Amino acid sequence: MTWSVDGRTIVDGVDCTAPVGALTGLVGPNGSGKSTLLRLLTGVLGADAGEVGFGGVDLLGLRRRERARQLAVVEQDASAELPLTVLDAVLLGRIPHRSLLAGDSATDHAIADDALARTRMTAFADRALASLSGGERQRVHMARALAQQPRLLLLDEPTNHLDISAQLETVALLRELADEGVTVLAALHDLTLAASVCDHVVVLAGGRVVAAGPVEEVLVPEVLDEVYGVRCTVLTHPETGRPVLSFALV
Ligand SMILES: Nc1ncnc2c1ncn2[C@@H]1O[C@H](COP(=O)(O)OP(=O)(O)OP(=O)(O)O)[C@@H](O)[C@H]1O
Repeated sequence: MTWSVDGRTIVDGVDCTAPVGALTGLVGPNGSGKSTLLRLLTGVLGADAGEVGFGGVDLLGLRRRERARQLAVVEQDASAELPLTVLDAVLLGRIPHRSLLAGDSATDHAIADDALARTRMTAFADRALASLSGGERQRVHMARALAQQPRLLLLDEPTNHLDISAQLETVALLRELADEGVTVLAALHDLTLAASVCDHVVVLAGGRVVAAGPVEEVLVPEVLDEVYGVRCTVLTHPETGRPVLSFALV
């Protein structure tokens, strides 16, 4: 995948894999190209070159509606200005699955209710979207993506705006979705959170992949010190056995 603007190559020949049914973290310093890459993968931005293979088809070659049955996106700071209730916003996720003129069916409502429950937003169903806090909105965008019942879920900083318990709930939900077979790719700033929950990590720097693979092989001092210019120490969590990262300035 390659994309340039104003003579500058922002995403530079990125070739990476998100294993099916796994939770893959996309990490990298500010400006390394994470959001741009996600926008290229979803087709919001047209790549200069590249394709996105999923289930044996080129996702970007599919019609928009067909693609939306496979792929859901949770954008960073997605707009919440539409005059919709929370439930209406979540029901938008059902559009790719129903015929063009049909209204919401009982099944659509059941799926939307389930998505609201999984994101702990049931009590907000009738609230105006525009009246929500940043963290509540973030959960609604997640619920809308869940209602879409995607096979591939792309998220840009899904824990932005969330307090620590909401962050943990969100990554636990991503973990659950991956365990249910959804392929999840999430851009994450918090490397400690990524280390605690991801199966696989792709590290971007300067628009290129500098490391990719299982979390224990990639989130290591040799990679992180170089990419972020810090001194990283990796410990092992006494209960989970997962890596715990600690950082210091060099
Ligand atoms: N339309 C554009 N025009 C000019 N520069 C752009 C454009 N889109 C992105 N960039 C630049 O490309 C680089 C990568 O941006 P991107 O938002 O993808 O980074 P990121 O890794 O998501 O950063 P962050 O962690 O800060 O969110 C940045 O330097 C950004 O300024």
